[in-house]
Amino acid sequence: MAASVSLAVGSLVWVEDPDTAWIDGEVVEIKGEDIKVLCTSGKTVAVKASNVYHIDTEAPPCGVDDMTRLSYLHEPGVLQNLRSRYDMNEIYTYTGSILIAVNPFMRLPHLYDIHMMAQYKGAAFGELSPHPFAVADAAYRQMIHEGISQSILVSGESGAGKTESTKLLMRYLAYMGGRAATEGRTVEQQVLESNPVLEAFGNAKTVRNNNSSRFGKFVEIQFDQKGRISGAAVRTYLLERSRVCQVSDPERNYHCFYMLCAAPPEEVQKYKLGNPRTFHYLNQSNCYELDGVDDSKEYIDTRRAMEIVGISNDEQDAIFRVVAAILHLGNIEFAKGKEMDSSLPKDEKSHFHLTTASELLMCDVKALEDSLCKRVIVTRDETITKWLDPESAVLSRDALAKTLYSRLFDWIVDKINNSIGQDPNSKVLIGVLDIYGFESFKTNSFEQFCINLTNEKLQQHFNQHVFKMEQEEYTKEEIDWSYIEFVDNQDILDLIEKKPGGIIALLDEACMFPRSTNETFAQKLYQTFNNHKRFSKPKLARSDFTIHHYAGDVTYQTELFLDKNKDYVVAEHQGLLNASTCAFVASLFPPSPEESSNKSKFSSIGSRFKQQLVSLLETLSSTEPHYIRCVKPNNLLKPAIFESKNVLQQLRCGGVMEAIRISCAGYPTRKPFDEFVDRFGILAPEVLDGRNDEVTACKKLMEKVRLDGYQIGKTKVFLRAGQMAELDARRTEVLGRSASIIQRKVRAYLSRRTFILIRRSAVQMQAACRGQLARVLYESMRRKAACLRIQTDLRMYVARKAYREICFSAISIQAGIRGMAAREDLRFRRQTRAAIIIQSHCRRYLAWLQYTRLKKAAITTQCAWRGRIARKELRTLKMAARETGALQAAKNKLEKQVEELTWRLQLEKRMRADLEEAKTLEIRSYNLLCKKCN
Ligand SMILES: Nc1ncnc2c1ncn2[C@@H]1O[C@H](COP(=O)(O)OP(=O)(O)OP(=O)(O)O)[C@@H](O)[C@H]1O
Repeated sequence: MAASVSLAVGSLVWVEDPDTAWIDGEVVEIKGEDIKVLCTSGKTVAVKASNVYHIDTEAPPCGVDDMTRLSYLHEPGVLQNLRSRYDMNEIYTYTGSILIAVNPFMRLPHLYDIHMMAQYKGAAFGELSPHPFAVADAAYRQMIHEGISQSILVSGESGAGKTESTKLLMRYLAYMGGRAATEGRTVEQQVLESNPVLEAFGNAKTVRNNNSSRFGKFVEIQFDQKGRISGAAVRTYLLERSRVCQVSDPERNYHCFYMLCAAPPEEVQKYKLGNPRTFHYLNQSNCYELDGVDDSKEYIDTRRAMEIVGISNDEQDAIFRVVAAILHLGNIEFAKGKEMDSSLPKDEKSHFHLTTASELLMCDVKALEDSLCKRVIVTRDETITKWLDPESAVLSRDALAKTLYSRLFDWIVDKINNSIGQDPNSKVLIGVLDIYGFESFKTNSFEQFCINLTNEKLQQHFNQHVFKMEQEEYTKEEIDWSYIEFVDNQDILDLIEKKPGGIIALLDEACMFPRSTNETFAQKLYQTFNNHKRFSKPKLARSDFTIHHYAGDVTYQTELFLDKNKDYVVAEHQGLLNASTCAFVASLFPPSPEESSNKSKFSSIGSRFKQQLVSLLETLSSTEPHYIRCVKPNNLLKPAIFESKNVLQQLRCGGVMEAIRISCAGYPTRKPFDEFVDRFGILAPEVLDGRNDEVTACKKLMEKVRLDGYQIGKTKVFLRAGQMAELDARRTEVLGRSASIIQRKVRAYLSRRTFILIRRSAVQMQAACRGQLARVLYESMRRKAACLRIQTDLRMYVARKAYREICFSAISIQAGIRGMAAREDLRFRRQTRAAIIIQSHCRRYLAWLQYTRLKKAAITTQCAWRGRIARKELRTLKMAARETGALQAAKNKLEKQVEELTWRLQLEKRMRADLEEAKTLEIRSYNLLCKKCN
């Protein structure tokens, strides 16, 4: 599938892209092997010419419905084809006889209704659009015509649509092989109704699918000689037991637990249930409800389906009692007991759940407690009772819950099988296999190991069918062919399941040896498969191992391999439930031969599963297989999102790419000589003149149509991919051309005959009629003329009368109109006058109103002004008063000063007078003295 066509600048090519797998672009530079491509994303990448692929510019925009018809058959071409079809809701595409189904993640009811089934009934494979009905129809017809059992293998990763496709196949087979219900339930009805029952107990919401089947399923539908469904059997594989006790967020436990919690109140009360959030086995995840799913309705529907598949009311009751008991078991917690390393129910709540579980399971409550908290060890000399510490008691409780659930599931499957019944006289069957696809996660445990073993087995079966059969056919037919390489995975199968020495055998050995641990098991694997090319030890890993599977490398973590592989029922659990007074519960744990010795019987899940696979493969090998590969277009589980990288990985894992390569490398179409000549003889009618045998006729025919590369075998013509389509196109062209020639000739003959007949009749009629006609014509013309005259007179009279009447009416109308107009005018004038008066009243009123308002405003304004002036005058007066006060004070002061001055003046005057007096006195004294002295 490498790029084979030479490149030029401007060529449109696909280039590998880390994000989208392949991206388209244009070659912008070529330097030998090195080229540069300008991608549509805008970036330019440098690549080797051998790593790019041509874009088929002439490919139909809506894709082709069989990929082997693609002109350029390479990965990007295949992806582009699937994507273009998916964009138009064409979710099914063939690759030869393999049907690829891309999950639409939305309901497309028109694709599956009864009219669609009617269309596919009996239609040749490939004649109508690809569809699971076409695959089922081909299987059904092949079974009827050739008497060979058929199988349809549906594969794909979780959420890819396997179960939905399986249901469609079963519906179509029930439609083809159904019979009118005479009384009660028909086999096909029971087969169809077994689906909801199995889904209720075996399906759960996971991150990858809201309704994920946690088990593999092979449904065998048996048919009688008339092609009617006469019996059926369901085989199931490897139910995921760990989910019963361990649910990670945001997943759910099995649907039946939530349905029972949502059952009608009386049922919920009967089983002492309630909100799922109160149960340990359900509340480890926060997801309780599913979008668009009503658990209470599902409960009713499941009970109805159980009834249809033949599960009686008592049995249904017992089943749901066990389901409820498991929930109660999960709520029993343990605390340390008085003895060393012993345990007992932790509190009142735990006692309540213990008692309820024992009531529901109808067993002794003390015996139940002992079976959870103690172990009896039988030695040659004595029987020792050993206590379990609280952690071991929890493990014991979970083991009991898991065993109970898986036994319950097996019982339901057996019941369905017994109730539908198998037809011992049936010679043919159609088996539909819905089994988990290849898985590779971050952490891969024992489950992934088993699932990938299944896929290796199925891949080998696919290889054998598609490739080995192909080449065997070439050899048998003695045609020239070059050996087509294909990856045979027998070595991986030997690595896993060879006995002795394979991984499963070593695991069983480790499980039986008491001192084994996961590390010792891993070490054993490293030693044994040191040089095995399909096995490797990851660097730094101490107990992981990697297997190089056909679909890619998977690294497994061995941590829980030993525990998960051990498939024994604890003797105490077995004894307890076998002694239940409920016949149903006791029947889930029938006594085993080893029980008498009270020893736990070892059995390995791996080996049992391997055996189941051997038996499945045996059945498949005795049937003619058909393949449906389901593809999940995105991990968001949303419609209209096509993640190319993701899809490509799935196509590789499903072997689709390899199948395309091999099919196209060989001769995908072959036809027996007689069929070939029958079909295409029309392309060279001269070779069918009886002188050529079939082989020569075929050769001459192919020479005439100039097709190369075909091969003539011993019984068949072998055609290269696309050659059949080309021959068919030419045949259709010739048939079309011949049909138009025949149509043209027949039409011409018929027209000519009709024409001659008509012409003859016409001539005779003309001759007979012409004379008669002429007479009749003359007479009628004469009458016509007379009539015309009368008509004219009449018309004149009528016209005159009408004119007069019109004039009169016109005058009276005019008079009427005028009177009316005058009245109208008068009324108008009156109204106008009244209006004027009203207006003048209004105006006057308005003027008065305005005047009043203005007056009021003026008064208010005046008041305001006067107030303001008064305030101003008051202020002036106050100021004047203040000034007058000051003047008065000054005057008083001055008067005081004048008074003081006057007083001082008087004082001076008095002092002067005193002084004068003193002077006079002095003089007198002097004079006296003088007199005395003298
Ligand atoms: N043909 C279809 N038309 C519409 N929806 C589909 C179709 N096929 C699948 N789906 C949707 O995809 C979901 C997953 O499909 P389904 O359960 O068949 O997957 P699966 O491959 O069986 O997964 P698992 O292995 O987990 O059981 C369905 O619940 C449904 O919603």
